[in-house]
Order: sequence, then structure tokens, then C-alpha cells
Amino acid sequence: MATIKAAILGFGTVGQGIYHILNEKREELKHKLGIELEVAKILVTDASRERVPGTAHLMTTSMDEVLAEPGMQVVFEAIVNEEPAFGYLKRAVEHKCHVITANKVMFAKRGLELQELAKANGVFVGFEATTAGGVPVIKTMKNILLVNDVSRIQGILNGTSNYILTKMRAQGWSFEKALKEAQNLGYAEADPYNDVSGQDAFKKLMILSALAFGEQPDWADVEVIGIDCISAEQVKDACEKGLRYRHVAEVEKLANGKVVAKVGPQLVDKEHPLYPVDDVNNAVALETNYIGTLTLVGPGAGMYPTASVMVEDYAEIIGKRAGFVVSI
Ligand SMILES: NC(=O)C1=CN([C@@H]2O[C@H](COP(=O)(O)OP(=O)(O)OC[C@H]3O[C@@H](n4cnc5c(N)ncnc54)[C@H](OP(=O)(O)O)[C@@H]3O)[C@@H](O)[C@H]2O)C=CC1
Ligand SMILES: N[C@@H](CC=O)C(=O)O
Repeated sequence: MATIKAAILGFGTVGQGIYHILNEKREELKHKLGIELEVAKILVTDASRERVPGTAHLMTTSMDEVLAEPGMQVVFEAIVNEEPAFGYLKRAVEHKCHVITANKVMFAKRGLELQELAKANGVFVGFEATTAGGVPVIKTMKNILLVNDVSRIQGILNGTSNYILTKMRAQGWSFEKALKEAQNLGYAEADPYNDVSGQDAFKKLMILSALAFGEQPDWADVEVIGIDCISAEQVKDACEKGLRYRHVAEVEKLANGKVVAKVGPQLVDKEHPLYPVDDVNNAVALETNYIGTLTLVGPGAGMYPTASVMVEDYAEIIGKRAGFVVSI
């Protein structure tokens, strides 16, 4: 049986999740895909710290070393920020590696460029994990778009914000306590300002916009407000009135063809579809011409939901390359 090698760039919450799932599902994936996958390199900033027992020999800080590994064909990327992530993935694609990323900061800005480069090099880019964690919105939208037009997307796209709002309302926790717990649970970004300021949801919305409409609105035209402007008193007042705060991101294509978007907190009542979406869950409602409105709900952050969709991307890519449809 053929063996291919993979690298994991970034070995924090998501990177470790990928490693654990690939180990746990090793035999099953081998059987289903007819290919053995070996994690041969793990790239971090500090290679002296062994995060998972038995991985010290895989650690490196050098992308040159990753790409010099014979048989390297798949690169999972779970680091932070646009650079060096984009530069690393560009090099991986030029080296004819398939790449699978969770990095929405990079992908919102450079995703179209990376996909074009991948096409030119005959490799695939998986980016399901960039948006809504474990919710399969990217693959669902790709399928829908084969037949339908999507006219509007509305959703909760940041798990940390939804978790904080839920705990403030349902448990009476302070904003700080809820954020701390979201960090402990691996939901929050390395810099949680991105979560609570609305920037993380904005980046995910831009990825969905590019997929649905082939374009993004001018970023400067999009109003982005976070949950950091909501006080405990406001959450309590809303609750007493039967209302809930939700952090909502929405983008639509107007009749004149212009794509417009906004991101910010909204008060919703119990008739609203986002009312029951609590904790770390995300929800994405896609308005389409034939299906009508399709809503997906599920965990929007965390080690296993995120890593799981990245391994699914891997299975899909290897299945396509081998010319068969993967059914897991
Ligand atoms: N956490 C989640 O639920 C989700 C996260 N994501 C995205 O996944 C990515 C990773 O998130 P997460 O695992 O939570 O982050 P962590 O902060 O837990 O881990 C980040 C990892 O990246 C490494 N790293 C950071 N900068 C560099 C660099 N310049 N070169 C090499 N390695 C680097 C760090 O190395 P070191 O250990 O040495 O510091 C660390 O291992 C982010 O882009 C995030 O937005 C997407 C969906 C959900
Ligand atoms: N910090 C993000 C992680 C997933 O993208 C979130 O809370 O949604």
C-alpha cells in the first residue's frame, strides 16, 4: 500500500487535534482511502517544547526542512495570521503538495490567490475549517452552488462570542470569566481581540462571500461591531424582556449586483431562528433560489470539531485524486 507524508504547521489546539484524529483513525482511513498517511513533520515556533508525548522527533521550525522531506504531499496549516502562513502554503503548493488550512485571517485575504496557484500546480486547497468550525458550510455551499444561486447569507460565525453571550445570560457570568473559560476550552483565537471585536466573524463572512458571489465587498465599507460593547446589564435587561443578544454576520447581493455586508450584535426574540443557538454553536442560513433557506447549526470552534473537518478535507482530496468518491 502506498504511503504519503504530511506536515502539520502549528501544533496548538487545532494542530494537535489533527494529529490525534489521524492517529485514532489511522487504520480506518488507510482502509477507506487505500493510502497510508504518515505525519512526518510538525512546524512550530519553539521546537524544544514537546506538546504531545512521542512527537519530539517530528518538530521543526524550518519550512525548508518540511519540504525537503521525501514523499511530502499534504500540508495541514493551523498557525495564526496572514504571514508566514500564506508564504508557507505558497511554497507547499509550488512543491505540488495539497494544502488544508484553518487560517481565516490568511484565507479571507489570500484565499482566491492560493486557489488559483493550486489550480495551476494541479493540487487542491481544503478550507472547510476556516469558517464555522465543525459546521460543513463550505462543502454544502459548493454543492448547492452547482445548481442554486445564493442571494444572502446570515449567521453566527464566532463560537467564542456566542459562548460568552450565552454564559453571561444563562449563568450570570462576567464577560471576563466567560472569555477566560472560552480560552481554556480552546475556542478563542491566540489574540481573543479578534473574537470579541467581530473581526474573526468578519473574516469568515468574507470567505463565504467570495465563495457565494465570487467577490467580497470592499472591506472598508463593512461595519464591524463586536460583543465587547455589550454590558452585563444590557444582557440581563434583554433577558427579562424575552430577548437574546446574538452576534450576527450577514452578506447579500443586491438586485443591482452590489455585495453588501455587516457584522454586529442584534437582539432577537424567540421567533427568530438564531434565538435557540447557544454556547459555542454557530449557525449559517443560506438563502437560495431553488431550495429556499437552508440553515446549518453546530460547534463553531474547538479542537475536535475543527480538526475533524480538516481530516475530512484530506479524505476528500485523496479520494478525488484517486478518482473515486469518498463516503465516510
Ligand atoms: N481554535 C479553534 O477552535 C479554531 C481555530 N482556527 C484557526 O486555526 C489556527 C490555529 O488556531 P489554534 O490551534 O487555536 O491556535 P493556537 O494558538 O493554539 O496554536 C497556534 C500554533 O501555531 C504555531 N505558530 C504560530 N505562529 C507561527 C509561526 N510564525 N511559525 C510557526 N508556527 C507558528 C504556534 O507555535 P508555538 O506552539 O511554538 O507557539 C502554535 O503551535 C488559527 O488560524 C485559527 O484562527 C479555525 C477554526 C477553529
Ligand atoms: N475563535 C474562533 C475559532 C473558530 O474559528 C471562534 O471562536 O469561532
